[in-house]
Amino acid sequence: MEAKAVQAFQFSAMMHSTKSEITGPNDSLRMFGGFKKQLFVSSTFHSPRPSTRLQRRTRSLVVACLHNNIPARTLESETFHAPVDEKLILKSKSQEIEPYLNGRCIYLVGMMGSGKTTVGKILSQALSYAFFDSDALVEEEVDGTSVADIFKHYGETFFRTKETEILRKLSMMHRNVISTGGGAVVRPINWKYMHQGISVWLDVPVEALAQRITAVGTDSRPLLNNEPGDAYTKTFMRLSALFEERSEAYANADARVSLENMVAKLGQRDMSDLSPTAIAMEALEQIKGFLMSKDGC
Ligand SMILES: Nc1ncnc2c1ncn2[C@@H]1O[C@H](COP(=O)(O)OP(=O)(O)O)[C@@H](O)[C@H]1O
Ligand SMILES: O=C(O)C1=C[C@@H](OP(=O)(O)O)[C@@H](O)[C@H](O)C1
Repeated sequence: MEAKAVQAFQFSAMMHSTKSEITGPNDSLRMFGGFKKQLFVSSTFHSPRPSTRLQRRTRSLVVACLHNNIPARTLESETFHAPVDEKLILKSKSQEIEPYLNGRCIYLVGMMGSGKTTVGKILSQALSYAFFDSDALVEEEVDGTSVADIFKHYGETFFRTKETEILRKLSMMHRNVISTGGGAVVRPINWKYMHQGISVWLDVPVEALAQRITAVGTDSRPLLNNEPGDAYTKTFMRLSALFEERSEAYANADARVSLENMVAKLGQRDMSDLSPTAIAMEALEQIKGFLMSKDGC
């Protein structure tokens, strides 16, 4: 069975289960039929359905890259290959921290293009957690309709209601890394759900976001699609306005990964030198800091 289909099946099984079935940190493992399947879910998957976001983004990315000669660094998540030693360090850091998580889910929050999906998949693999993308789960809920089409045909409020419902259901699970939609932070009710786990804000400067998103195209991101002007400028302007509105809400997260701080700390020249694996390691470092301050471990 395709991994995406397994993921959809497992989530819908969870959707139809009652709350009383979910009682302890290992329940999502039990529900998901064991460890092997969970690793399978965590691994990169390709959807059998051509309308899903990942495939659309990958396809438009390949076209955009061919067109604009974009460096490989900006390629879609599954094309990042971390050096073996970087992967080993991440694995060992994950093993150090995982017992202290106690099965709590990790919610990645941040602006569109901040790397929640890319980093989330890497983090889930390192922790042997399952990975869920809340946008993809909303799409599944609406019969495979893309986020862009949900916005177009049903409106943003409909999408936000579905998103909240997905977060509510995920909040009853354990051992998941969840990539949330960029706007999930604006509804206080969503924080009630996300605070069941540990939330991490991927804080990426708007210039870098605009570069990444321009490279892959804005088709799958409806909130960026109505402005006139050249692709980079309109994306930058819209993202700047959204960030202005949302920065306080992102700051509700338990931990923050600042790419600017990472560049300074690691003595890198450029933000584009920070690999998703290095960012996943920093996320674990910040989670550790949060756990130490909160749980005193
Ligand atoms: N560390 C990184 N360096 C360069 N490009 C990245 C990095 N992380 C993600 N990207 C690229 O940015 C785009 C958006 O990433 P994605 O993970 O989909 O973000 P989000 O889920 O937050 O919207 C993708 O094309 C991805 O390949
Ligand atoms: O910022 C936002 O409001 C949105 C971000 C998108 O998710 P990503 O952050 O995964 O692109 C998606 O949920 C929808 O297009 C709205």
